[in-house]
Amino acid sequence: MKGGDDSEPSKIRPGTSRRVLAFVRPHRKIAIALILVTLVDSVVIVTTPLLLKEIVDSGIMKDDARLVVVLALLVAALALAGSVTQLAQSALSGRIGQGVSYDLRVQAFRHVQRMPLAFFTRTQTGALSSRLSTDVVMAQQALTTLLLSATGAVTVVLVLAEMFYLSWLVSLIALVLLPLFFFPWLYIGRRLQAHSRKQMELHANLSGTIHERFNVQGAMLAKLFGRPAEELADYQGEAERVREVGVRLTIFSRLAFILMALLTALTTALVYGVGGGLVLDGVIGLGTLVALATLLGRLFGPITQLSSMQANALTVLISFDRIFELLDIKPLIEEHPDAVALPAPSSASAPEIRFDQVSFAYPRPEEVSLASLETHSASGDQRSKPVPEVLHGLDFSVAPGTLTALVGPSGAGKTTITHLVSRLYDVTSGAVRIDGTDVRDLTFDSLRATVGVVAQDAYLFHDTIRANLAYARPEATEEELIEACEQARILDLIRSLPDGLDTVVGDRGFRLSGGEKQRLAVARLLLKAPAIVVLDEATAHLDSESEAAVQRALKTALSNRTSLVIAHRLSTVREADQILVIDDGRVREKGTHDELLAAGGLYTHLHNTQFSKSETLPPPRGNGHREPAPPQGPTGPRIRTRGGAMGGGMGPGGGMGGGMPGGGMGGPGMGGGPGTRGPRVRGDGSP
Ligand SMILES: Nc1ncnc2c1ncn2[C@@H]1O[C@H](COP(=O)(O)OP(=O)(O)OP(=O)(O)O)[C@@H](O)[C@H]1O
Repeated sequence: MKGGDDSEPSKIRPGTSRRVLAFVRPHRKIAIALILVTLVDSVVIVTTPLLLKEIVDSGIMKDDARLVVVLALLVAALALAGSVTQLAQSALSGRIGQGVSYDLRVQAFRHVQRMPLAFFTRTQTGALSSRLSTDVVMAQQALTTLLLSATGAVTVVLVLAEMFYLSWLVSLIALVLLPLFFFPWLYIGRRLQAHSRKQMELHANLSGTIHERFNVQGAMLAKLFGRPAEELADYQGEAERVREVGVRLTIFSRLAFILMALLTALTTALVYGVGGGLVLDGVIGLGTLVALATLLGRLFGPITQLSSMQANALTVLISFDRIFELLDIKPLIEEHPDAVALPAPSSASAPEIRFDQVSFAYPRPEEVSLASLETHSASGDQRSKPVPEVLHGLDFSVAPGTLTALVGPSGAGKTTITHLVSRLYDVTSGAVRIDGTDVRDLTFDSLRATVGVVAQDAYLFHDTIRANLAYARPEATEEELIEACEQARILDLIRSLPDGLDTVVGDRGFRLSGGEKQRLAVARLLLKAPAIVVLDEATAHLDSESEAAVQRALKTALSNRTSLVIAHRLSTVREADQILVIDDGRVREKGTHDELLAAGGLYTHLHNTQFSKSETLPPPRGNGHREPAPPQGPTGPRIRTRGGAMGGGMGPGGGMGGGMPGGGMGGPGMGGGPGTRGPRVRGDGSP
């Protein structure tokens, strides 16, 4: 539930200050403007008491009413100028702070975008979002305050210089009380820093909990398995800590202000007490006393800021360092500098996929993520421990335009194999090639355009159906969107919605069923029109009606494409040009359904335990489009399933063909029956 942030030690790595300066450097022109404005402001601050002195000494004492009015007007003008310079100071320091935080934010976002999937599988979203938001805000706030404190130093120096110039004796007396207050200030400043940092962390934890528990899946899990009373108690505990820290923060901020006001009042009393005597003795003039008292009022504010400068500087360094830590994780999967683009997919030729002696081990945690971003991170030793290989020396091809089905026990490595084609992970040894080119030598854009993936549980953004579809191809026209939806057998449903394509879907929008979501994902895939389709078939959560609709949608999607499908249905394996039986990261058997069944090996076992349980597709109805009855084609051996007898090839009502003209899952080379399939690949373990 909590990120590792709480326990994060506040050590700053060497070189951090240099890197922070590199972020400030692009804003140096604004920094110069800030220094100039500060100088003007300081001049205003020190000039005003001098004018007051003249009003008293040369105006009031010498009965010069005109001088009094002129000088008073001048004081008013300076007050106005002072307001403008102070506003400018805040605007300029804010611009630098916000500018730096903008750069930091954008750089961090770009970096996280480049992270491999492995990073996201390990990282807790709440911790990452806190790193990208809370730490950036913290860095910006501390930097802005630091800049303002630094400008305050100029004021302090000028005010003190003027005070000593006016009366060194009164100035010394005025500063007598300062040490008494300085240390409490220092303490309060540090507490304020620590508490505000703690408050941000606690807020991040609270929002992480809310994010995790109150998204749709989390809420459902909590309802089904959760212990509401205990969870509420946990949450109350965290909220209590937020409350306590918040109260302390309020008290310490007020205390800092009260201390400053008290010091100013006490010092003013002291200055008037001692200075008044000096005036009576004729050592200093009355005007000088008034000027000194006025200067005092401008002295302690900047001194308070200066006292928190060190703590601010530390916060800047810590916050930046936490973001730098994220920026320093090297993206494991990067585009090769000499990467080439695959030719744009043409309808005439689909590419070949080849696995060349591929072995693979998932990356070690330390290679892909930060312990502090993981929910329950392993110890340092475990993070660097080598992880066991999950795929061993895979060697197979998927011929152009054919369908290869991956079957095998749970945990055998099927999903991992599909991840390697789209470079969600890179092989440990060997190579995955598309039309002979190693996928690691392809540009990301071209690989993305070539390989389309439909996951089992299709993810939709909380946005309109139109936006979700256009994500695959933003330039798609309305006609293309409609055509894709029609081919994916989802158009009727979309038309039945009140806002049609503009209906908002996703977690907080219109709830689509599992089958509807997959058909929408298929429509997204069709818009993208990739030459290779990687598909994880939806499993049992589809009812037979939506399953039929999904199957027909997929049939269109896979047609004329090279496809690698994690098969969960008998209909798919029966129609596959090649079945790879994966077991313990190896290809145990390879061949067609009939060949493998005849061999009586692992496939036969799987068939009897898994696939023969899958239902025969019912005839289409509901939202799906009714297809004309297929021609009677040649049929293979008949297999009895729970759904009854089905044609071995593409017989009526049987398998994937489900009544499609020409039968078959794909287009040419995949339909019909024996003799019309694409090339077969036979290899190790084949019967
Ligand atoms: N991100 C990961 N990090 C480390 N190991 C992983 C990761 N994902 C999967 N594995 C491991 O790799 C092996 C293969 O998993 P994979 O998901 O590819 O199997 P599968 O055949 O698709 O299983 P299923 O049919 O249950 O989905 C398993 O032992 C699994 O525990």
